[in-house]
Amino acid sequence: MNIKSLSIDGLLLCEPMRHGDDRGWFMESYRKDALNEAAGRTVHFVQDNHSLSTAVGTLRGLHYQAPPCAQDKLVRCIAGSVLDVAVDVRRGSASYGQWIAVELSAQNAHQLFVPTGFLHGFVTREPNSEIAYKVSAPYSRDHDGSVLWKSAGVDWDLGASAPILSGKDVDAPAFADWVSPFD
Ligand SMILES: Cc1cn([C@H]2C[C@H](O)[C@@H](COP(=O)(O)OP(=O)(O)O[C@H]3O[C@@H](C)C(=O)[C@@H](O)[C@H]3O)O2)c(=O)[nH]c1=O
Repeated sequence: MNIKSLSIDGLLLCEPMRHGDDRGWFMESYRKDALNEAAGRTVHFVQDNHSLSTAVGTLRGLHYQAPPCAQDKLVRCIAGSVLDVAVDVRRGSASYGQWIAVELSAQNAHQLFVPTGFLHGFVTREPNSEIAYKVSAPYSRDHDGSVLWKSAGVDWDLGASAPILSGKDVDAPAFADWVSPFD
């Protein structure tokens, strides 16, 4: 497992090593010890999530759970491919409002570690893309939040196409009107 820091402090890209043979391949998809060492702290995952998005251009985001239910996330794509996005919303952060986007695909097996204090979202680039991710706090409907996908300056690489969104994400507040709950 190769884990490298990205340009925004706290974000990590995990690149599992695949061992190929005549049968196919094997990889370690999660190493608690390696992730904790790279993160510089202990991350306690308590829930695994898995979603399927059937159409290309399905966009889920930009999401967060507010404290005290904030979630670290370790995100991977297990079918198809997505552009995965994280936006720094840690108040007082030197990189507040900055974002990164990485391609996660079943083929590249890369994983994005998104710590608490970031908005997270993705847009699918292939039909029937599936995302699997670990989170460090259980789902709480009362702490679940969304910020309007197009209001934070993220380049979703959508061209002229409009994304497919949930009702919650269509109605989400704009970044400029939203107050981050992350100190
Ligand atoms: C996230 C979540 C949703 N649900 C339910 C609520 C709702 O009825 C249904 C669909 O929920 P959503 O529309 O919020 O699903 P989705 O838009 O896929 O939300 C996810 O998006 C990505 C980008 C994230 O980062 C995740 O943390 C999460 O917010 O599933 C759970 O039961 N547990 C959960 O952990």
